Amino acid sequence: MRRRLGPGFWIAACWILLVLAGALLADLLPIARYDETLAGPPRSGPSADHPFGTDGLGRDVFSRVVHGSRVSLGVGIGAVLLGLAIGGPLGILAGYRRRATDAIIMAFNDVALAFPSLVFALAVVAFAGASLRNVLIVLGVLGVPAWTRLIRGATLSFADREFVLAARVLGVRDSRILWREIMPNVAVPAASYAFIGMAVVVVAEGSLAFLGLSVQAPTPTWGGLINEGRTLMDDAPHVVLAPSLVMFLTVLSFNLVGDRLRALTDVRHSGLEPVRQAPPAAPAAPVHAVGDSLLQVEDLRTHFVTERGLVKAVDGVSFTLERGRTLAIVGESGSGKSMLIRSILGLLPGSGVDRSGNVYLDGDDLTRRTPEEMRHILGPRLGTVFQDPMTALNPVRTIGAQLAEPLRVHLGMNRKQAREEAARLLAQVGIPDPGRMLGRYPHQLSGGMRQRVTIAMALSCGPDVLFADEPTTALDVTIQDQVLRLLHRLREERHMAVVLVSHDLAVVREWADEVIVMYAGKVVERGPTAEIFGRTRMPYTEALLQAAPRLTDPAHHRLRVIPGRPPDLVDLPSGCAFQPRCAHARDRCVTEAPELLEDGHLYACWYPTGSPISEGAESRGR
Ligand SMILES: Nc1ncnc2c1ncn2[C@@H]1O[C@H](COP(=O)(O)OP(=O)(O)OP(=O)(O)O)[C@@H](O)[C@H]1O
Repeated sequence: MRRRLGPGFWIAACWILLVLAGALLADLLPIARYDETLAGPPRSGPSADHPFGTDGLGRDVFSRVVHGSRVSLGVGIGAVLLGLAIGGPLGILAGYRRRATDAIIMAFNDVALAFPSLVFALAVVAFAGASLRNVLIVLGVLGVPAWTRLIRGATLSFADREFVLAARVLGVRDSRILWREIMPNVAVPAASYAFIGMAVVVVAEGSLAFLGLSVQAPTPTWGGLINEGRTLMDDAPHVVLAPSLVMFLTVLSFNLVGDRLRALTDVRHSGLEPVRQAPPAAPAAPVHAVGDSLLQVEDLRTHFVTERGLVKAVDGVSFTLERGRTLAIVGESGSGKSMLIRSILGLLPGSGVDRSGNVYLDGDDLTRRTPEEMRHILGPRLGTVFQDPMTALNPVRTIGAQLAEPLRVHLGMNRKQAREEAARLLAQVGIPDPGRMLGRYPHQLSGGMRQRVTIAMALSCGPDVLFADEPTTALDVTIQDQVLRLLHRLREERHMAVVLVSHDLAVVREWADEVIVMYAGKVVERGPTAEIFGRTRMPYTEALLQAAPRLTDPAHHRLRVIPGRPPDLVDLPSGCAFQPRCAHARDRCVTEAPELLEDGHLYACWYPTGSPISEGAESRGR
């Protein structure tokens, strides 16, 4: 951190502290009084007694500059705090609530931003009277639109991050998410802007003082001192130069500190949509009588209403999953894998999305649960591990604080118990020296360690089903294997079920018991792993297998690519969605969409591939 901020930051921070100390201790310093005339010969240059010289009345310029800093810094700090106090909550509200709240707040804000602020300040101060209070209020209120915009932007970007989604998945309340997850992150850009805002206010106050519209004489202000010295520019330039230089250095320092702090906020974004569940109309679900599966998904559909048309991201997906089993979901990018998981968990945007179908957890229909009820299910019963552990963890909270959160919220543990349990969980996921690890921040851990932490978080309340959305994609190959082994071991120990989304068919083959192959939001092949890999029926699955590299492939072996591009979900081809890319397609595939047929396992194809895909190079080279 010290190195990242650079020496310029520290010099600037020291200067600000020096000016601040001068302002606070001005009356105690062994210097002449700022209003003492003839403290020295008028218009004399810098000397040992008067380091900045004297002005036209023989007053000590150094003392006047030091006392002037009280007004400049006082107005700077006061106006920034006032702007933040009003603009901060408005920005958080707009960024977190979004939609109508955001539109209304930002419409007013944009109008306010379009106002020529300094002219407005001049007019108000001229009308209401030039006093410290009026200047502070006017400059503070004028800063509100910029604060609102900044805090809204920061809130929006952090509300999109996976650690916020992870907190929702753990069933944490909105107010707590705002307070614990978003506010600490927004604090860094806010602190950065506070310094830049102070620079702006100091200049604005200086301008008003120069025009005689700030605090009135005899109280000195930097702008006022520059104004007074104007007439002495020819024979006593130090009277203008001294306050100008101090003001310049202070404004420069504020900007420098603000700018370096801003660099600290340069964090990666996950690209995940913010999620908010609209309250379902139906009352709490009765227990489902049919089927005893742990997780049963029936005809689940998630459709987005977009400007281009209806996007059927998940279109009639059904499956069941038992305890102690791992179900893998595979398919090309955009086939609906992640959306299927989010749809099951009920973590979808509140507007423009239509979810139908049923998700039964031990017979209890989750689609009929209110968001409040889901909070008690997410975390304790359904855990989630995301792709990138860096974005799934809050960068400004310690590992211990993040692990303790679900334990305190859901299991009602006190601070000490939660800490002990957090250490136990870390040990369980194979983290050495868990006690020390609790006090660390995510950036102090390696990628593999971070993913172990997110797994520990997902497991903290003992879920029945663990959803792992590409849990190893962001990790290097050796760590991938360790993490998958860990998931497998934990599944066995805890007798839970795992839903694993993966692009990597070798991983699926090794770790999954059952496989779902998705294409354009639909399940196109489903069955036990051995069946799917050994007796592939759907040409799309076959193409996926042939496109996957294997360690046994000879050197310079050419991988097959799947011809064409994934379909546009708004404008799907007629009949089978895969037919434009399928080598086996015939007329019927264009006119009639195939249903899932059963032959050992389920597949949706009129002309399935008959021969098994062997592991050998000959069959893969066909
Ligand atoms: N908010 C949204 N509005 C409209 N369409 C969306 C929205 N969110 C996702 N989609 C669409 O849903 C489809 C499925 O997305 P999803 O993220 O589930 O794909 P995926 O199979 O997980 O891909 P990847 O492997 O790249 O993560 C995509 O085509 C995407 O364009």
